[in-house]
Amino acid sequence: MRIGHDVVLNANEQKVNAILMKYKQLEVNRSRVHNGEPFPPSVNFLVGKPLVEKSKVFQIIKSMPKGAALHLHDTSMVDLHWLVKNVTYRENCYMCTNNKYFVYFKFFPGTPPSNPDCPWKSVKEERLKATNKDEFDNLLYLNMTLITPDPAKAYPNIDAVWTRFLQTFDQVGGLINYAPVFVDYFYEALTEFNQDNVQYLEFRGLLPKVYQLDGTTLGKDWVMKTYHDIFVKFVDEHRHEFSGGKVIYSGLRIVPENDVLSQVKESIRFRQLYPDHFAGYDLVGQEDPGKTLLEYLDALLYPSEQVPPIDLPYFFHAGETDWEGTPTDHNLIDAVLLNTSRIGHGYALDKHPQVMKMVKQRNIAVEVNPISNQVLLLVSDLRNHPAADLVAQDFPIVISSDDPGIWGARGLSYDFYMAFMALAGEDADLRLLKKLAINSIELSAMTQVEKSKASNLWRQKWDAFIQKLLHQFNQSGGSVFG
Ligand SMILES: O=c1[nH]cnc2c1ncn2[C@@H]1O[C@H](CO)[C@@H](O)[C@H]1O
Repeated sequence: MRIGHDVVLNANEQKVNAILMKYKQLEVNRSRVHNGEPFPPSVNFLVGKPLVEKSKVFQIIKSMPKGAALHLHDTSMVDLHWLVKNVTYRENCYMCTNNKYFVYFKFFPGTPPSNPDCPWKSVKEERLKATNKDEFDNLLYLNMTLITPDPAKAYPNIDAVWTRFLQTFDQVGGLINYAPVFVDYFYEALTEFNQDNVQYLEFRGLLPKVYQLDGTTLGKDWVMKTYHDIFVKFVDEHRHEFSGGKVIYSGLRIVPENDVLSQVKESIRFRQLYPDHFAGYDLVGQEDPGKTLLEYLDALLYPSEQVPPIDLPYFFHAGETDWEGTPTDHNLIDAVLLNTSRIGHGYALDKHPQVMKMVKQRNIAVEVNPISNQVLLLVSDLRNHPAADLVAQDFPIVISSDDPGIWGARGLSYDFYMAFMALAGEDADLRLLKKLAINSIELSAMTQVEKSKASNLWRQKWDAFIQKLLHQFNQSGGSVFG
């Protein structure tokens, strides 16, 4: 049975459902007729975003309280327009353009050091020289995202898109990893997800080195304390909207095993220091060429082999590949054997029926990121995504947005829309959306007390959402949003 089959809608919810389904059907029909409008989930998001934004279903999903976003990465959570319009306007910001026309940034107190391959120039002066400031800003924006008019041509295969994808992290890194920006960036991330009607979030963080203007750097302890302080401040200021979040420390799956062991030990320490804002450990980076969980086995077993055993939850990325019978999809098996709390992506899961069975039995959440899979795994039509099967079989899945900033998205709504229109059937309705929101809170790393707080908050907002939509519908004489 499909996700949400057990959700019962009250009278008001049924009315809202009827409106929602009317729009869904209209949009599906418009794309179904011969030569009809392009169907957004079958168009790569890098070019299809304007199609999504035209949708009334999308407008409704935007205003819907979506619960928790559980699969995000530290430096790709924020809309890149913010980096351009806010951060690159700050004092001491410099840019350089390499021989392939990619732009990098960094803050310097005075004249920047010489950098022959990519000479530093003041962003302020370059902007003044430009004929049109907005055009200049838009070029900076496009330069840092994966947006391109012809994705298939620009990124002919997965390795090509990953090379470009990792480069964008380096491009934005010089801006984000500057201490004053780092603080504001995280606050902005919480702001954007809150504005998108998300009540809680968990993200993978590399806990990177953060630099100051004098060249000195701040380490992991400063970074964790900063996340903690900003979570506390933001929740304090948005008590009736946002309930909090947690960090999942993540190593890159290319480092030597000894590094993973130190990171595991640091995770144990951070979990003791910040029980409210630290969830556990993961390994990230392109999975196919990366090291396997098995190669890190001794380090990953460290907590459970202590006397008495130490509890360190894992949230492994696993099976983010379109291959089968490779060490990458076998990560799925090891993730489950290592007692992972959730699986990041799990794209190859349907090729492993035994693992699938265990995932369902143990209620291990599968974190599905539809747009990420379109962009980074080259999934051409999301109706053919393997998670359609997980939805049809009521698997514990959650929908997240992975790296929204990098593909020009914002918050969680774009991915929720893709899931609703394509991973779920044409007739899947409000019950599915409601269940996905409930799942996200249930399958988060929150304690029972935190869950009940978050779910109360979500429920209040949900009731208000239903009321508001009905009101708008009645006011407009039977149509939503004019
Ligand atoms: O979809 C993904 N799969 C695996 N790793 C990812 C994905 N998105 C981002 N990162 C990794 O997260 C780091 C930033 O925290 C990036 O360096 C990237 O390697």
